[in-house]
Amino acid sequence: MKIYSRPKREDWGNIIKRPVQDFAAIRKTVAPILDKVREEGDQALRYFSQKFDGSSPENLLVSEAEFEAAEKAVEAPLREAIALAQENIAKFHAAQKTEPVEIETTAGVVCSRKSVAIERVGLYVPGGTAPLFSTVLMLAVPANLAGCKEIVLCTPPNKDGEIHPAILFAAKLAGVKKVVNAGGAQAVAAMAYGTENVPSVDKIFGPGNQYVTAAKQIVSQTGEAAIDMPAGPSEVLVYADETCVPAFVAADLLSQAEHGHDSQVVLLTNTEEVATGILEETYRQLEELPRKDMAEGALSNSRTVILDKSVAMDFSNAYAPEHLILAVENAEQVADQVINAGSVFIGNYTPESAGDYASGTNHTLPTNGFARTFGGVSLDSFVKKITFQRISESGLKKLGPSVEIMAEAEELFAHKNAVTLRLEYLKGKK
Ligand SMILES: NC(=O)c1ccc[n+]([C@@H]2O[C@H](COP(=O)([O-])OP(=O)(O)OC[C@H]3O[C@@H](n4cnc5c(N)ncnc54)[C@H](O)[C@@H]3O)[C@@H](O)[C@H]2O)c1
Ligand SMILES: N[C@H](CO)Cc1c[nH]c[nH+]1
Ligand SMILES: [Zn+2]
Repeated sequence: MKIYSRPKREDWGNIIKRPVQDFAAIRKTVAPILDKVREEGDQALRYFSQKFDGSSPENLLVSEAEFEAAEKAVEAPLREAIALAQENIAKFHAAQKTEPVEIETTAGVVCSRKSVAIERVGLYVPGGTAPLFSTVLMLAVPANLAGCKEIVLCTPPNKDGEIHPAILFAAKLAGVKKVVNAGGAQAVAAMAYGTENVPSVDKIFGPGNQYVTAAKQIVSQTGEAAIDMPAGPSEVLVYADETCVPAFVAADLLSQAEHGHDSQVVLLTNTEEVATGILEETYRQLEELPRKDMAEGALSNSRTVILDKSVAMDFSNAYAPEHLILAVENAEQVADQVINAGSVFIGNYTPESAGDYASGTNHTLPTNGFARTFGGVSLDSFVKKITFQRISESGLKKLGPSVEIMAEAEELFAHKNAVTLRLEYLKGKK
């Protein structure tokens, strides 16, 4: 882990750069995959599953018998844990309903806003290096709460051509009926363009590796499907001071490092002593990890930054982490200084893993600095907010003259006329 001791502000730009490959290079790999799926449909899905996942499932759509077998294959403690997570995610997302919004802006002029579900949505659940069944809940629970009519879920098969039973169990629990046994950029293409077995959707959601994320960005650029946000390789910034527990911080850093070689973690502290204690503990814990090679790869991309407390949060906001853990004195007050972050974990007893699985917040979050402009997935991600207005005769008499003046000033006389005609008609009615 590279250490930067009290770097000058003008050098922060280099430190906050992620270790991701440049988009142009990934695009070169991904664009032909998208084209082949567009031209050849399911045949291309099978071809790329064989190429990248080492298996090509005969049936792309999961059958009822497979759902039932999966349910039996998941042990009771895991079923119960998934059910608790689903409950908390549903509670938090249901609380995000903001309607009704209705206000009379001028007497007789009533404006309102209504959330209407996006009809057809595609959910991507990663499965390349780990079967992320928790992601099923993070996407399917809000999709159902929002009222999306058609939900399709894609996830890559393992080497035997199968989907992990917990993914199918979570999908069934969260009310998803159409699960497609295909992942990667090819699955994103299938959801954007449609194939024989995969219906095209209006919006694609979910995290994934650099290929999945690039595929989402490309299909959204061509306007064929909207996307939630770029949610690529996981990352965390832990801001820790003398009040932290070094072993907790080390575990938190490793929890995101173990997602993959291309993940990045950042330790931000105020003194060299705190940094040394945490780093020693991190490398000690690393030795015991089953996914040591993944975490080791990520740590080689990672950074330790030592800065005075007076500027530490400026650095965190410049980095805009997917996850921000505050293991510092007065963490609540420090949290008030957050401007850019996907999700924030406050205090020594709030591990980031809790948000990954079961606290209730959504773990589908912007990475690579996109937290400067995007929030994570929420109930809002699955709806369009449509506005309505209703103007009475007396309302138009009050508001109309202002509209006429403004339309004339913009030299848009048909606009003006749409009001003038009505006002004249009302005069005639008297
Ligand atoms: N930001 C978030 O909200 C969030 C949440 C969960 C997970 N994640 C991230 O999601 C990622 C999951 O990645 P994953 O790899 O485990 O699963 P994945 O399902 O995203 O990707 C696996 C697929 O990538 C494709 N692929 C593999 N090698 C390829 C190549 N050389 N060329 C083209 N395609 C290729 C294959 O089709 C494979 O099925 C991790 O980076 C993890 O950190 C992010
Ligand atoms: N940390 C990931 C988001 O970056 C989500 C996740 C799922 N399972 C474990 N972690
Ligand atoms: Zn995680």
